[in-house]
Amino acid sequence: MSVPAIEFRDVSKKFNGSGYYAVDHVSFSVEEGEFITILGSSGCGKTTLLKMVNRLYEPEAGKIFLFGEDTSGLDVVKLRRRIGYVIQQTGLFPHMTIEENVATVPKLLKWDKEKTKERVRELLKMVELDPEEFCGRYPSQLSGGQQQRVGLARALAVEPKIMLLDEPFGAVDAITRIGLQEELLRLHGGLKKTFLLVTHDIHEAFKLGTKVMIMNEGKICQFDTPQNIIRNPADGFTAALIRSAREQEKLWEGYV
Ligand SMILES: Nc1ncnc2c1ncn2[C@@H]1O[C@H](COP(=O)(O)OP(=O)(O)OP(=O)(O)O)[C@@H](O)[C@H]1O
Repeated sequence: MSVPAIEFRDVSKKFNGSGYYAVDHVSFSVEEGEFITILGSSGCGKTTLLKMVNRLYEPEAGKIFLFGEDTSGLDVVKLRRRIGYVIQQTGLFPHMTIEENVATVPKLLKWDKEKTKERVRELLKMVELDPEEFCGRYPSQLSGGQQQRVGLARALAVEPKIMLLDEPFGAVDAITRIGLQEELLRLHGGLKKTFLLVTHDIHEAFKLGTKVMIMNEGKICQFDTPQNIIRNPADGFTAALIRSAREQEKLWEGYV
């Protein structure tokens, strides 16, 4: 078997002054090209787990490997440039145009100006924004969904092998969200990258994930394909999640 893209070995994180583990002795591995969705109740440790991959948080115990390399020994700035990171608040720089925002990392890497310009245009087209229309605008002149697309384009700029996405579509309406989900599936399929996406939305998790990670109280309850989880929930928490999604579906049945 090939080296996993991401591997956690007995990783724990406890914040200063806290009496419990935000992430509690977690081990798993992710093969290259998988689209992992992470689902769980509020405060169960999803964001903390994600932020340990690019070392925004350091684990208290355990080891994290990316393509077989122990991340604790790597230069943190170089590590982060190799990993795409998309968050709900987009993190776009308000005083920079869309073109400048997407070009942030290529500029840091001192790419040639023409190459950067071309790449920015290609990326904006990839996320279905017309470069002619959007390059010169500022983030505040874009809708929430368009800003999310720019955030995605920026994260993809230097072709990271790993993409971390933390509730990227949390702040957009349901229709825009479905459009962005389709976009993400298309990008993932075409790019063969490894995606790790945190969500609160069970439908999003099961629709997008090649595997779904269910978390509760800092631990992984189940990590498997959507089909296997639906057919064989590993514990009461996972079974309750599936039941709640089915209950929501029932709401519509009376109206069709
Ligand atoms: N910087 C921090 N300092 C102290 N405690 C923190 C910090 N960040 C998170 N925590 C705590 O760690 C636990 C896990 O938080 P985390 O943000 O990882 O959860 P989450 O599953 O992403 O939650 P949500 O779905 O609500 O965003 C929570 O109890 C939270 O209060």
